[in-house]
Order: sequence, then structure tokens, then C-alpha cells
Amino acid sequence: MLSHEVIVVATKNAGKAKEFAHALKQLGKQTASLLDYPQIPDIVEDGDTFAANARIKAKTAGDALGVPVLADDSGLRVDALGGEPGVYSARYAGEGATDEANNAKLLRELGKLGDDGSDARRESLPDGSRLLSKARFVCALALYDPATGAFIEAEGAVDGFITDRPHGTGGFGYDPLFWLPALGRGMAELSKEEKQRISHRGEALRKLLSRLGQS
Ligand SMILES: O=P(O)(O)OP(=O)(O)OP(=O)(O)OC[C@H]1O[C@@H](n2cnc3c(O)ncnc32)[C@H](O)[C@@H]1O
Ligand SMILES: [Mg+2]
Repeated sequence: MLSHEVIVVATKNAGKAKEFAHALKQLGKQTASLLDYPQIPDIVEDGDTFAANARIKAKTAGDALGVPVLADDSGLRVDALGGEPGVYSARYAGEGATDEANNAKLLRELGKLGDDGSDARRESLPDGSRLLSKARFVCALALYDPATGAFIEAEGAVDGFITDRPHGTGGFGYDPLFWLPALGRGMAELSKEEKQRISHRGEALRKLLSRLGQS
């Protein structure tokens, strides 16, 4: 299903598109994103799960373009917020919200909770910043072939903590507020290669590629 030289990734998120371009280049593939196909209307992401939304994006774009399409639906689940923002991560601060607005809302919501006595809230990092809650990035991928109607799917996740202030300027989205205790660094402090090795998206892509090899 990935026999085409150019793989279309059904995303309008430039940060995701760059990560896929980097990862798939290692397989000798070029990528295009929906930013290259402005004629495809905005896709309504009304699924209840990351996996359902990934299938919706892949099928909508694949049927419109007539080629196999890879789609990613991802987001952040924050323990202290009962798993929010979850599938609403992109529109947490409102429809069309910027990454900055979503990050500001996340800190606002966590700030409202006060000290719940959890270990996370007591711990501070060497620079004096504090860990506010356990959290997990989740990524669901769906590869859809319009010729057969078949999907290949995979999920990945990475655990960490939300910090009370940003660390690093790399990555995108919620990366500046996501702390990786095992590495002693923030997600936005990692290189593209490092993020690919440990991230939810990297794990999902490795699983998808191995399933593709078996199909
Ligand atoms: O739907 P597409 O067009 O792919 O782009 P999107 O940005 O709307 O993507 P999602 O619907 O999957 O929403 C994902 C949200 O989770 C955030 N997110 C996903 N992966 C991330 C990562 O690796 N690092 C930081 N934030 C991430 C991202 O910034 C969005 O706010
Ligand atoms: Mg989206």
C-alpha cells in the first residue's frame, strides 16, 4: 500500500507533516500533505476515538484523491484533567485555536486544580519548574487504500508529565509543556531523530510499517 513514490499524509498540521516527511524519507519516500491539496475541504473529525478520526481523515482524503493515504489523529491525555483534552486536543481553546492558546488553556485548567497531594505536584525540576500532572501523548495512524477499501492501523503512546513552564523550542503543539522524566528533558528539547525514537507517532509508525510488511 506504500508502493507509490509520494505518500500523501492527510494532515494540515505542518509540524506533523514535517515529522512524517523526515521519517518516510528514511524509507526513500517523498511525502505530500493536505496543505498541498487545498481543493480538499476541511475534514470533520467527529469520531469518539483517535482511531476513528484517523480512519475518517484517511478515507475522506483517499477517496477524493484516488490514491492510498496515511492519516494521523493524535492528542494529549492529562491524568489530573480526567484524560482531557484527548480527542479535542486541537480545539481545546476553541475551534481553530493556536498551539499557544491551547498550551495557555492547559496551564490555566491545571492551575485551577490546586495541590491534589499527588507526587507529580510536589516534584520540581532542577530549574525550579514544577510537574503539574502525569500525561500521555497518543497517536492513531490509519493507512487506507481506496482501490480495495482496506485499512491498516496502529497506535503509539508516550508517557510524561506536564510542566508549569515551557522547555525547548522544537516540535509543535503541546511539546513545550511535555516533560520526559527518563530523559530529563522536554519533548521540545529533542531533535527530530530523538523525538521519532521515543514519541507516540514514532511508535505508531514503526508498528504500522511492520503490519504493512505482514499484510
Ligand atoms: O487533523 P490534522 O489536520 O492532522 O491536524 P491537527 O493539528 O488538527 O491534528 P489532530 O486533529 O490529530 O489534533 C492533534 C492535537 O494534538 C497535538 N499533538 C499531536 N501530536 C503532538 C505532538 O507530537 N507534539 C505536540 N502536540 C501534539 C496537536 O498540536 C493538536 O493540538
Ligand atoms: Mg485535526
